Amino acid sequence: MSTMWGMTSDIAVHAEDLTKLYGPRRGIEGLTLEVRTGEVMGFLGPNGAGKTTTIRLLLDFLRPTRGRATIFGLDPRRDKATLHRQIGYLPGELAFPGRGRADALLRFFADARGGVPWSQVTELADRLSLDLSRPVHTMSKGNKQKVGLVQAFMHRPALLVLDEPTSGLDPLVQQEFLAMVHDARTAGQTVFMSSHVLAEVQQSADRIAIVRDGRLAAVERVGSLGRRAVRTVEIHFADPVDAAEFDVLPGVSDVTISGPVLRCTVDGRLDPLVKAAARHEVVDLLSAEPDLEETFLSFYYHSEGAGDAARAGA
Ligand SMILES: Nc1ncnc2c1ncn2[C@@H]1O[C@H](COP(=O)(O)OP(=O)(O)OP(=O)(O)O)[C@@H](O)[C@H]1O
Repeated sequence: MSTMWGMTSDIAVHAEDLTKLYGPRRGIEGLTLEVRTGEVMGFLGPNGAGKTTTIRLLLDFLRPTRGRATIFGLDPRRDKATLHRQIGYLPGELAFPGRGRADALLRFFADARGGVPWSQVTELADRLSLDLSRPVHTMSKGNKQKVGLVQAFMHRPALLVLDEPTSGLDPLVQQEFLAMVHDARTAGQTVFMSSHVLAEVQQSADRIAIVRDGRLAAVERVGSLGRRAVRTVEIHFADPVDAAEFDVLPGVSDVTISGPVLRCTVDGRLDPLVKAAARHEVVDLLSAEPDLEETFLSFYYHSEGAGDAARAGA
């Protein structure tokens, strides 16, 4: 529960059957989802999956065809004024007006939010290596994105809604952004951020919701995805081994042998493979870092009923 901002709901975002149809086209359909207060939720899906549509519905920039959403238990339309200062929003498509400098634009946002201490703005600008003296219209896409991030974070809102926040940022700045998300979470803020790259939210999200073709495909804790980690393993033996001995092991698949080297994929525990390998002389063993994307695909596309379990709200 968040009381720091006067928000007392355990649920920061609640969507119930949220649907937006664009004529015969589906923006998002039947989305039922909860983001708990204080968690970081990654909202993932390929381009065109419905992420931006969902975010715009949640913030009442779009009206749903059916269904509803609440933010901290409040109605985004009726309670717009109350919610305004509690939400930091980074749009997917940034368009800043005028030809002014970044600091002038951010002062405008600070005033619009009832006065934000300027030190909070400069601190964020420093973290992101953003030069506030530059006119925004002359900035690169990445620097404009930094201005967008500063305006979203500057008033330390209870809820951050970020549409593709790392778009255009170089890897170092991306890391700093993820550190900002981590700090926000530590401070009790809730973060809902979209991305089309799973690895990007792996470090910072508590849970991940996946949309495909305008529908929610899964909601999963990042930790439980990790426990089902799929690894590629390579074992170098002193002498050639027989594939038949290994491809029967639980969780082991795609076994290939080339001379004394065995390569395979392991879904879950490494123990059966390690014990079987130990019957031979092992020269070397390499296990590749589990990749969340691979894990996810394995979890949802090869595992029966996983989608149902996820929809039940993992
Ligand atoms: N104003 C609109 N009119 C008609 N169709 C739209 C409109 N906005 C979005 N769509 C369609 O709705 C679907 C979902 O789009 P949306 O922008 O929400 O996806 P997204 O997941 O945010 O993708 P991206 O990462 O490419 O922004 C797409 O098929 C898109 O073409």
